[in-house]
Amino acid sequence: MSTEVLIGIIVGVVALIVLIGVAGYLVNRRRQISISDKSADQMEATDGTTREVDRSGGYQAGSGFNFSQGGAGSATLDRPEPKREPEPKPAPAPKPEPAPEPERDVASEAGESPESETDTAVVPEPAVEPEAAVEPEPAVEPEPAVEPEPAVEPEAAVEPEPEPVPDAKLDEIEPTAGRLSRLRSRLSRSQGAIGASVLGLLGAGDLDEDSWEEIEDTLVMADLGTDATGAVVERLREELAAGKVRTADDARAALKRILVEQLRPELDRSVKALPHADGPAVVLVVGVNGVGKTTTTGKLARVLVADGRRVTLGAADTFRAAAADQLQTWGERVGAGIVRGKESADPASVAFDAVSKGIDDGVDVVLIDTAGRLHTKAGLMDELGKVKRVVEKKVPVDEVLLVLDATVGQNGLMQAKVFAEIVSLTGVVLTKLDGTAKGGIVFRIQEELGVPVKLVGLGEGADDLAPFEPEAFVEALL
Ligand SMILES: Nc1nc2c(ncn2[C@@H]2O[C@H](COP(=O)(O)OP(=O)(O)OP(=O)(O)O)[C@@H](O)[C@H]2O)c(=O)[nH]1
Repeated sequence: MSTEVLIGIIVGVVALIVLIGVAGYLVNRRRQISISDKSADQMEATDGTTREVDRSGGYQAGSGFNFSQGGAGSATLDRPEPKREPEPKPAPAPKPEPAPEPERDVASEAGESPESETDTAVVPEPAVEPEAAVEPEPAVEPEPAVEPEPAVEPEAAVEPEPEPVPDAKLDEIEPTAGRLSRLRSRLSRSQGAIGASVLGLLGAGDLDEDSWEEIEDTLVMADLGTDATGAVVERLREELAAGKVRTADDARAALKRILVEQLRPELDRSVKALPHADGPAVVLVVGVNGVGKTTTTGKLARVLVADGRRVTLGAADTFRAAAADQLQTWGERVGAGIVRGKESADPASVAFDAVSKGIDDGVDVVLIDTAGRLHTKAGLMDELGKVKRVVEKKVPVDEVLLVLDATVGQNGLMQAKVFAEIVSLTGVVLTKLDGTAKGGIVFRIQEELGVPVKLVGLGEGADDLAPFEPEAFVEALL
């Protein structure tokens, strides 16, 4: 074979490879949903221009979720970049001695020897898609306002990072906006109760006392609780007495307005998951066994990553071995790193290591899944308090989300009260709303706990998590 022919073949093969690469890249980009808020994905460069910063490993989606920052810190996207080494200085100014090693505190609180700290393992974030190449060069990052985390921050508690899994396939995500509207069909069993019954009675014109009682019963049956029911009926009576309800449409509008008011739409339902200038946001996910904590943590990570955030998961549910596996699978699917402990490892130690890792990696948020606790077991509940205290040695906990199963009704409220005594709750995630005819539990939870329902679980699917919006919720109920 002549040299020309050989060269011709090589050139042809190279051209084919380039063509396949470009085509694959374009197809991959087209598959992704990208309707996210650009401002969150742009970063001010030192030259004053803005450039895209893909913090999600090419995994994007719009956000119907509202994330905000907890505490008094100031969230900035130009804080020190992940894993940035301190500037090499020829003659560094003497630095104050670092604080005592935090792990020791954890170990002593846990009553464990320091050796037990090796119980946690860091699972690397899955390899990212080609877009990862747009990550900014550390050298052009704006100078951080604060010193990077001291290099003395101990890594002893984590095992050496295993090699990243090559070509890990990240999930795609459904658009997050408008998810609550899907609740309408899922809550169809409730619609019969509140919608048909109450509206039927109201639309019938003048109501006698029996009819009012029937309305009350219907609302109580839908788990609204006596207080909320009393308030709703009183307001309805006022509207009817004032002659404001003449048609079925008037009745619907009045009932909707009153129910929405009762849900206190003014409450801040944003999830405090935006980073601080000096560290990640920390979200603790708590609740009793089987309510959906791990699933909710995974779903939330998915939404955050899709919103352009870098996430570390802490599998502090060391009580149930499968929970860490479950969370790890979520992490791999969405591109979030995970720190997990061995079975029966101290949950506080795992949580601490997860936060330490999150700080070292410069992630935006650390989500910590805790073990399901039987609320009657005081020792186990104390352990949860310890998880929070230990994490707070590193950074404040911004959000403590109590996960409640909507299908358990009254019992869920009792659980909630016990949790509220141990850790101050900042929000509620109400799961399994798809499986209950009693959507009215939302009213009681807010009323009795004084904290807003922030998120709702609408099914077992990865995208079946929605922000709670009073209007859309009531619309779905009626
Ligand atoms: N239908 C429905 N099922 C859900 C929802 N959220 C979670 N689940 C299911 O509830 C079951 C328990 O969920 P987990 O996330 O394992 O619960 P957990 O609270 O972490 O449980 P423990 O680890 O035992 O404490 C799983 O089968 C989930 O798929 C939801 O919104 N709707």
